[in-house]
Amino acid sequence: MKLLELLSLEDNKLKLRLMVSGVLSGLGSAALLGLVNTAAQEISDNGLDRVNWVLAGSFAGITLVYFFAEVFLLSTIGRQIESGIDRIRQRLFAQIALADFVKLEAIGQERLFKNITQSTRVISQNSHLIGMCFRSVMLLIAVMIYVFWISTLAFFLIIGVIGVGIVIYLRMGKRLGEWFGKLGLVEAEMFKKIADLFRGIKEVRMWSRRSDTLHRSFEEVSAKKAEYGHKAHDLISRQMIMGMSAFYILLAVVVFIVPAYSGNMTTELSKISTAILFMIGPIAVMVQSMSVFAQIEGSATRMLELSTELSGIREDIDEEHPKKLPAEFGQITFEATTFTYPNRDPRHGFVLGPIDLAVTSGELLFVTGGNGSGKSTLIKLLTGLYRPEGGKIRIDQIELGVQSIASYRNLIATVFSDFHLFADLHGVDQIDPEEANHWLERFEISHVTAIRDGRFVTTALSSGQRKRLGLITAILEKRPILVLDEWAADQDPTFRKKFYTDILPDLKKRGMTVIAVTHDDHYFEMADRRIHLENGKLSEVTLDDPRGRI
Ligand SMILES: Nc1ncnc2c1ncn2[C@@H]1O[C@H](COP(=O)(O)OP(=O)(O)OP(=O)(O)O)[C@@H](O)[C@H]1O
Repeated sequence: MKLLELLSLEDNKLKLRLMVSGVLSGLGSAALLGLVNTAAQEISDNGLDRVNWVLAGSFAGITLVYFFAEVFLLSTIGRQIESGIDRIRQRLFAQIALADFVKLEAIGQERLFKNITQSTRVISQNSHLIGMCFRSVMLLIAVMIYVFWISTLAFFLIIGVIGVGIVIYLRMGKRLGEWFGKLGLVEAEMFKKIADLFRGIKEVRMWSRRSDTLHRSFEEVSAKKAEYGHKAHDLISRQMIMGMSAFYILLAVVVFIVPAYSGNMTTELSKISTAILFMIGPIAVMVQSMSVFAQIEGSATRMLELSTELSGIREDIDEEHPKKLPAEFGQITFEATTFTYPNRDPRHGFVLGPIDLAVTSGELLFVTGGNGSGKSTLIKLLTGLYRPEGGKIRIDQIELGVQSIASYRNLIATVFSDFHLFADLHGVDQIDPEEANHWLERFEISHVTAIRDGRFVTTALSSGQRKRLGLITAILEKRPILVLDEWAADQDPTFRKKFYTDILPDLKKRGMTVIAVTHDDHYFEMADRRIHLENGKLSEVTLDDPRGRI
């Protein structure tokens, strides 16, 4: 069971304590039942003329034992589940952070997000049922031992009825699992449509035909979800009704069949009937939990499968023997470096390289090329996010590999074209307020935001302004290399000019090595050098070369 694996109850002492409290809780319930029956018999035999303090005291004592055992059992199971979920959530988080970037891109954000949030929620929300179910099993076992002690025939008849009930129940459960599987798929499809609506709300508003088609496709998938949902819930209801009917059959078996074959056993009959009535609660809990278990088990399976998948694509990094690279370097060199996307349809193959390139410390290098020529791919190789398929990348004499890649990445600050702006300046320990203000003013956004307590006061800004904050963050990180991918694409002409003629030369003057992907042919002359890509092939061009210009 994946759920048990998730809980990873390695601590034998804890397992033992859980078993003991489960047994105490079950035995306690059965003992209470026995006491009730004994008291009832006494009253029927002797009449009620005085309080039987021994029985009443035992009842109170056993209730206390039962109470504490039950509290310990349920709260420990709840805590184990929460800490199990916490463990897997943290593991998934760390595994995502450490996974091979290109393979992680292939898994896709939605599945990762769904597993970290939705799947953990399904388990967490129903954790009380898991504990209740365990406790109900214990109680049923204890009550059945009690029944066995009163009448062997009744015991075997009840076992028979429960056995048949379980077989039917499990068969129904299998069908239910299939329907939940279908439901999960159709739900994922429906979430995609809703995400399309949220992310593409402007485009949807702007064209009624697009809106209609999206609406229709949503209606279809939503209706399908309703149908599958109804089917699944119908099966759940039938399962529950079947479970409760089996319970009534139990009563009937005891009331009608046991006396026919056991002679005069009126008192035993009433004791067994009470025992069966005692079982109604635990049986109801178990019936209810079974369908929830299918969902919990599904969520646990998905999370553990994802975790195994992520551990299989963990980036090859030697964390035990890392090679620390100095901040000063002479050159980064590509030697016959190639890269292809692993998930790429071979019919539309794209190969970057072989690339031979040397980037010298302190230079301002522009990368140009048409759409799809491979600029962003080159940038991801240069930043160490992608690892070369063939050839080498060196920093001075050190070839980038498992020991040096992490340290190499630490040298490079980036603003990618699809960058993410963190409100917190993670990793920037001490921010000099004067320096921060200098850059905010220089980037002409000091009137809309500020840096306070290590974070931007607001990031709810225009896309061009957010890009400016992205670059300020990169500058404040104080790393020797800065890589920008089409940074100026959404800047207004005035600021664009400032960026190319003032900010970039200033960063270079401060000793930074700047590598910038750009389409802005007006400013190509500002670079020290320009390299140009065409269909994955790189050539060094002069600054006034017509390639890459209109
Ligand atoms: N994650 C990916 N999986 C598979 N193929 C990809 C992926 N990302 C990019 N490609 C392909 O690699 C090629 C180069 O893409 P790249 O993003 O490097 O181009 P680019 O020069 O940066 O283009 P643009 O100027 O449009 O940003 C393209 O054919 C693109 O379709």
